[in-house]
Amino acid sequence: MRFDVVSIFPEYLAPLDLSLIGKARTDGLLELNVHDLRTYTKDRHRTVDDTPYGGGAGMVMKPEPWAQALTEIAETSPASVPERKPTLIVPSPAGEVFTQKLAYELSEEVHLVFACGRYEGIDERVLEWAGEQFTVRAVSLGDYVLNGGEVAVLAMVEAIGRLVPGVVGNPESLIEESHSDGLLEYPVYTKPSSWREREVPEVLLSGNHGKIAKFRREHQLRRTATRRPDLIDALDVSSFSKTERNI
Ligand SMILES: Nc1cc(-c2cccs2)n[nH]1
Repeated sequence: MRFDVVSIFPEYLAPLDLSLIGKARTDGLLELNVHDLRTYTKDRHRTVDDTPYGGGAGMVMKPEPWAQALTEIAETSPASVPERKPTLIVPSPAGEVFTQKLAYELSEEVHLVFACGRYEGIDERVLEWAGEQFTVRAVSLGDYVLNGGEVAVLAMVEAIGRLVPGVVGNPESLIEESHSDGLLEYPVYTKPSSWREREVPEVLLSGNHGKIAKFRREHQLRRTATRRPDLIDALDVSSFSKTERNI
């Protein structure tokens, strides 16, 4: 999979050179190109913003540098073929919420392009214009406001990139994660079995895999019911045992 990111702070994306995503890039499983939006300006001051029509505080990102950058990326896209377009993701507090389900959906794409807005946002006409060459999606990390899209892109590239086959060493570790089955993950423990007078739950030392699975499932349900009751409502409980339904 290929990622392209456009930002006025390209150095913000440097953490994607590290760890799992960095290794996947070295191994050729992922490609990541970061573009400085100012490269696509034409004036001496490399201007990317201006005052908002209609007044109001702050500045708005000018459309033309974005059009120049996105056109160059689309022209080199492996997804720019008949019946297919690269996906342009615009992080925004006004977007659809990014979830594990959306991460899986996007991990199937060939080419994802991210536009990191700053200031009060990008001129809306850019998102309309980009619809010709891209499938455009405004995506929110959650109901809070960041100063720019870069932090959201770091999170999304990691969440999506790790789902690409081969990126995570043991694909089994993707199965029992939070949200993979609609529930939060169960609590985990390691050595020592006794630590500061706190013991690891006995069942986990028993070697009885049936009991261990039951313990873990019950703790997933309990943790989800306590911390994210909203997820419980969305569950299909038809496959739940009587005990599980009463947790
Ligand atoms: N979820 C979310 C996204 C954002 C921003 C994206 C770009 C500027 S601010 N804030 N919160």
